[in-house]
Amino acid sequence: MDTTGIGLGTDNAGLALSSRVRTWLRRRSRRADDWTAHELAAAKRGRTVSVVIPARDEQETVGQIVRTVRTALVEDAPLVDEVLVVDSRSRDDTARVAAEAGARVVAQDAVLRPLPGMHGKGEALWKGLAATSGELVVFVDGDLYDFTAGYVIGLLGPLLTDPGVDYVKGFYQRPLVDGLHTDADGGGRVTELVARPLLNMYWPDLAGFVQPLAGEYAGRREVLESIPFVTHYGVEVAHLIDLLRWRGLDALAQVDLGMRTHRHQSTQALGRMAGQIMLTVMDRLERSGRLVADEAPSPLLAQFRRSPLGDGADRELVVTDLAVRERPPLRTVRSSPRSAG
Ligand SMILES: O=c1ccn([C@@H]2O[C@H](COP(=O)(O)OP(=O)(O)O)[C@@H](O)[C@H]2O)c(=O)[nH]1
Ligand SMILES: O=C(O)[C@@H](COP(=O)(O)O)O[C@H]1O[C@H](CO)[C@@H](O)[C@H](O)[C@H]1O
Repeated sequence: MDTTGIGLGTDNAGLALSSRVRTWLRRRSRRADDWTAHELAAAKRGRTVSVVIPARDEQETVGQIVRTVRTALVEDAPLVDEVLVVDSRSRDDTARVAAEAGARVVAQDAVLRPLPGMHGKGEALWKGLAATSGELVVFVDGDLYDFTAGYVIGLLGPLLTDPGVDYVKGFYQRPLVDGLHTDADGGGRVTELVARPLLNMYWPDLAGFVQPLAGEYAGRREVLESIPFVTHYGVEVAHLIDLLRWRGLDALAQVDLGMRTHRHQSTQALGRMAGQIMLTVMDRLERSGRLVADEAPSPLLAQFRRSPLGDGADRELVVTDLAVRERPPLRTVRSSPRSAG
C-alpha cells in the first residue's frame, strides 16, 4: 500500500497495471492533508493563484464554495489571490449569490467578446482562464455540497512544491445521492461506464487516474494556455489525452481530496455527456491516426422522454446535437490578462 491508500497489487487473475503506471501511482499520488494552507502560502514565493468556478444555475451551492475559499485561503492564509465565478448563462441568481459571497463574477459571453461565443463547460473554463491572471489556476465545480478548502490546498500542493508537475487532478469517493438513497460509490457514472474503459483501451498510461473526469483540478497557467479546451463536457478527457501526449505522464499528478457529493444530472443528461466524451475521444484517435473513419460519427443523439402527450403517444422523441468544438490554446488568442468587459 502506498501513501495514498491505493493498493498496487494485482487483481485476482494476476493481471497488473504496467510498471510505468504503477511507478506513476506511487510517485504522483498524494493526499490533500500532506500540506497545510500556511505551508503552501509560504511556498508561493511570489507566485499567484486563481480559483475559477464554472457555474450554470448553481445559486444553491456556489455561495458557500466562494465563502469557504475566501475565508480559509484568502483571509486566514494568503494562498489564493483571486476567486472568479464564470456565470455560464445561468437562468437563476448564480451571479448575485457569487458576488455577495465575495467572488469576482464574469459572464461567460462577456470574456474575449470579439470572439463568437461557444458553449458549455469547456467554454466557461476557457473564458475563466482568460479572465484571470494567476500563475497557478485551480478549477472547482460550482455544484459541490461538501467542498472544503482542502480541495484547493491538495490541488496546489504538488504545483507549489514540485516543479516537475504541471497539472493535478483531484480524486475522491463519489457517493451517488438519490433522494433518501445513497450508493456510497455510485457517483462518476460516465467515468465508470465510458471514460475509464476508453482511456484504458487507448491511453493505458492514464489508467492510474482514479477520477479522470474530476471537475476539480489545477495547472500551471503557461501549460493551461498552451492546450486546447474542448467545449461542453469534452474538456476534461481532452486535457488528459493532450497533456499525456505533450508533457508526459510524470508531469501529471493526482491528489486524494476525500469525499465529493454534488448535484447529479439525470441519466439522459449523462447520456448526452457520454456522447460528447466519445466524440472527443474519437477525434483524438483520428488526429493521432489510430482511427480512420470513412464517415464522421453523427453528433445527433435521439433520446426518448416518456411523457403522456395526451395525443395517444406516451413518449416524446428528443434529438440533441452533441457536436463539440474546441477553443485553441489561449496563448494563441489572448490579448490581455483580464479580458472581461
Ligand atoms: O454549460 C455549462 C455546464 C456546466 N457548467 C458547470 O460545470 C460544473 C460541472 O457541470 P455539471 O454539474 O453539469 O457536471 P456533473 O458534475 O454533473 O458531471 C458545474 O459547476 C456547472 O454549473 C457550466 O459552467 N456551464
Ligand atoms: O464523472 C462523471 O461520471 C460525471 C457524472 O458524475 P455523476 O455520475 O453525476 O456523479 O461527472 C464528471 O464529468 C464531467 C465531464 O468530464 C465533468 O465536467 C464534471 O465536473 C464531473 O463531475
